[in-house]
Amino acid sequence: MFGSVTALVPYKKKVLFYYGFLSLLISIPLFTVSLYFFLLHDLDNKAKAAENILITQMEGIFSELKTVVDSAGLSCQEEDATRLKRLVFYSPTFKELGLFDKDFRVFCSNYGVVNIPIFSSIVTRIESSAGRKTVSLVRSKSLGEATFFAFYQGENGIGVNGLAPPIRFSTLIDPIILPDYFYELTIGKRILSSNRDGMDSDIWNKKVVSLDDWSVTLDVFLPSNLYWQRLYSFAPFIFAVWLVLFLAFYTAHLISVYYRRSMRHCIRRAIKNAEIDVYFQPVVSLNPGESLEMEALLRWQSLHHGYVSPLVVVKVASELGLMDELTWVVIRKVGAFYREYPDQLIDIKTSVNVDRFSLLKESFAPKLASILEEYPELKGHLGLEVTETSVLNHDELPLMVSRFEHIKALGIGLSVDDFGTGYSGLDFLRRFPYDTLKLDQVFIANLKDDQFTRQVLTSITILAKELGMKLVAEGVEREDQLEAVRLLGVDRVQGYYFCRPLPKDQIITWIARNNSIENAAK
Ligand SMILES: Nc1nc2c(ncn2[C@@H]2O[C@@H]3COP(=O)(O)O[C@H]4[C@@H](O)[C@H](n5cnc6c(=O)[nH]c(N)nc65)O[C@@H]4COP(=O)(O)O[C@H]3[C@H]2O)c(=O)[nH]1
Repeated sequence: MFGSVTALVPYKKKVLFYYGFLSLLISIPLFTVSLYFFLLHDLDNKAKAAENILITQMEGIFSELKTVVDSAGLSCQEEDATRLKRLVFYSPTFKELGLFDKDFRVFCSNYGVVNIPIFSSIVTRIESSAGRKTVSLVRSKSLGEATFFAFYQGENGIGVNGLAPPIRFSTLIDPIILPDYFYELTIGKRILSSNRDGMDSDIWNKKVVSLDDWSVTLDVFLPSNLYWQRLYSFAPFIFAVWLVLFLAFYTAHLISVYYRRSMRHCIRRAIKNAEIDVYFQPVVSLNPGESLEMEALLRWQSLHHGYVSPLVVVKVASELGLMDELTWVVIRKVGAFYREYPDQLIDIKTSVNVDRFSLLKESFAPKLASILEEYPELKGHLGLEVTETSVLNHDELPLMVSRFEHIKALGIGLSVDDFGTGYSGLDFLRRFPYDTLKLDQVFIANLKDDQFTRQVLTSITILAKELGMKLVAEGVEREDQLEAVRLLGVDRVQGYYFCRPLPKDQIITWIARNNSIENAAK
C-alpha cells in the first residue's frame, strides 16, 4: 500500500515524502508515548504529595486529640462539656468533640452529658492499635452523611473522639490533585471525599496511597480525557519536533548525497568496484621488423563528475592509500583484454603504470605473481612503467633493486617513465636494471628548437644504449618531431602522431589496420 502511495509522488519529491513520513512516524509515537509516561509520573508525584499532606493532617488531628485528653481536669461533668465547646471553637479541624471512658461509653459531648456506647468494631480497632487510635465515618446530624470521626484513648483510659467535616480533607487534597486527576478518599470502605461523581472519562491508570495506620486510602485516577486534552495542546510542539526531525533527516540526506558524490568517495568506489576503464596507446617501433607495444592508461568517466583526468584519479587514489588496488584493477583489465583477443595481441606487449611506493612493498611481487596465475595470458606480455618522482633514500635504494630483480624474474619488463622530469640522474640509470627508458614529452616538444635539450637527450641516448636500454619518445605529435627523435636514435615512438589512447575494441581495429599497412609495405 505504501508503495502505491509513493508511486504517486514524483521522484524528486519522493525523498521529501519519505523523510516527512519517517519524521511523522517518529514524532507522533514519541509524543504519545512520552506524554503517557509523563502523566503516569505526574500522577505518582501528585499522589505522593497528597499522601504527605494526609499524613501531616492525620498527625495533626491525633496530636490535637492527645492535647485534649492530656489536659487536666477532665471530670466528664458539665464543665467539661463547656470546655470541649471552647476547644471546638478554637479547633482548626473538629466541629464536635466528645469524651469516652474505659468502657468506651461516650459520656460527654458538645451537647452535654450523654451515655452512648461506641460501636464494638471501633472499640476493637482502638484496642488493637499500638497508639490506641482509629478513624471512622459516621453520619452526623449537623455535619452530614460522611463525617470523619477520630478516636484516641489516653493512658489514663479516658479517650476523646472528634468529628470533622470532609471539607477539612478536600480543601487539602483538591489543590494538589485537581483539576487534572480524579480522586477518592476512603475511610475503611466508605468514601470520605471524592470528585469522581459525574466523571465521564475512561480511567487509564490509578495510583493507590494507603495510610494503613488509620485505614485511610487515597485513590488517584488518570482520566483518558486529560491525556487527549494534553495531546491536542501539544500539537504545535509535535509539529515543531516533526519539522526539526524532517530538517535533520533531510540535511543528513544532503550531506550523505554530497559525500557519496564527492570525488574521493566516487574514486574509492570506482576502484573497489573495478569501474575504472583502461585505454591503450600504441608505442610504435622505428626499427623494421619489431612488433608493436602498447601503454595501458586508465580512464574514468564518473557519473557525477564527468571525465576525470587519470592524473587526478592517481593523486586521489594515492591520498586514499589505494594505489595498489588501482594497479591491480588496471592489470586485471589488461589481462581480460588479452584473454578476449588472444590472436590479435599475440605479439604485442603492454606496459602498465605503477607507483614507485607500491613496488617497494614486499607484498607487491607475490601479488603480481598471483595475478599472472589468474591471467596466464599476460605472461611474457606485461611490462611495468615506474615514474621517478622523488629521490630514493639509502634504505630504499637496495630494496628497490631487489624488488626489481624479483619482478624481472617473473618475466616482466621494466621501464622508467617520464625520464628527466623527476629526480633521477644518469647515475640512477646505472643502478637499476631497466629495459626501457621513456623520454618525457616536454623534451620532445622542445627538441627541435632547443639546443640544450638536444644535447641532454643525446647524452641520455648514448648512456641508455651503453646500458642496453631501449629508448621511447613520448608525446610525438608532428612529423618534424618524429624526424628529430629518429635522428636522435630513439627506438620507439608514442604519441598522437600515430594514435591517441583508444578503448580496447578501437585499438584492436587500429592494430588490424596497422598490420595490413605494414604487410602492404613489405
Ligand atoms: N599532449 C600529448 N599527450 C600525449 C601524447 N601521446 C600520449 N600522451 C599522453 O601522455 C600520457 C602518457 O602517460 P604517462 O606519461 O605514463 O602519464 C600518465 C601516468 O603517469 C598516469 N596514469 C595513467 N594511467 C595510469 C595507471 O593506470 N596507473 C598509474 N599509476 N598512473 C597512470 O597519468 C598520466 C597521464 O595519463 P594520460 O592523461 O592518459 O596521458 C598519457 C597520454 O594520453 C601526445 O602526442 N601529446
